[in-house]
Amino acid sequence: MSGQPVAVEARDLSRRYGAVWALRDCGFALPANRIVALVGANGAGKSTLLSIIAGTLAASSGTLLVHGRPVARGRSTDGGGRVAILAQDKPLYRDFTVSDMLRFGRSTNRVWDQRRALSWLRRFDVPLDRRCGKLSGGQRAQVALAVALGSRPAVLLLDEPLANLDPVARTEVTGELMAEAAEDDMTVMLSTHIIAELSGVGDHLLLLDAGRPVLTGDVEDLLDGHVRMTGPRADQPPGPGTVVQAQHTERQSTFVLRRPAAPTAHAVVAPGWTVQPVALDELILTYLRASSRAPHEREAAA
Ligand SMILES: Nc1ncnc2c1ncn2[C@@H]1O[C@H](COP(=O)(O)OP(=O)(O)OP(=O)(O)O)[C@@H](O)[C@H]1O
Repeated sequence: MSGQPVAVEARDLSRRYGAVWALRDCGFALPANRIVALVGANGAGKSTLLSIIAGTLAASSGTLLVHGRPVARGRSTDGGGRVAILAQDKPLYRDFTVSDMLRFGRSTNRVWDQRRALSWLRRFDVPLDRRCGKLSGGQRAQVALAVALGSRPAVLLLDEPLANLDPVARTEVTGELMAEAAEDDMTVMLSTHIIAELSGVGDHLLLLDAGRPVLTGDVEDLLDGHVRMTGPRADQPPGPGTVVQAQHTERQSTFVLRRPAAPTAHAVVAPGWTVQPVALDELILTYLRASSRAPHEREAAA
């Protein structure tokens, strides 16, 4: 992250609902102009975090900065930090045509880019004269995305936005969003709990488990930085690194290792051991298993 501009930063950020901590002591910095995949199981705290970033929900404690400015509840930051959120329930008026929705977007946003909204809809063949109530679920998602993009946000928050899209459309949409993010100074944060469908969805990862960040970084660096070593039964792996997970049978041991930041020249593999890369979905599951905490830690005294 060093040297890269930061879009969203959390410092000791917590939020609780009564006795339940939805977010707890979160600290992270997310790079600007990238697609950040916000990943976690149901109830991990993704929607809560997105709502705090959007300024629609207050944190219980801690600080949340968007492009260096604190977010206050009830209003998004101005200037360099405009935030748009596309919530799970995609608010569209069923009787409005798609063109009406764009007019609505123009009248309710201080900044509006009609060309950008229109070109998004054309790219995905969404008919402008059709009422929103008569669109497919996927088309409705595209209209909601077009309205969000038209408001030219610096940070675009998408809460499980791709659920209604088929796999081909999903890949196309994320590809186009990556291009928009790179060309137009926009950071996209996209939440999902579908780990198996994550590949290619984001280039930076923030993994939440029970309200805490358990893994964060550039996807490429995270993949480069981990290996799986399999060999004869052993208490410790034969190479340097931090053990994220160890599994043993009577004769065999398997370790998932986080390699040291500065790897030693060429790691020599001990006889009988194999070293393999770890796929993204496996890596996420490994961290989720490793971080599973006792339930009492997740609950606060009321
Ligand atoms: N309004 C609320 N009142 C009480 N508890 C809440 C409220 N909203 C969320 N929670 C709790 O906070 C935790 C985090 O919820 P949140 O909706 O942020 O998770 P999520 O990761 O977005 O989940 P999902 O993937 O199911 O949408 C959960 O335990 C949830 O039950």
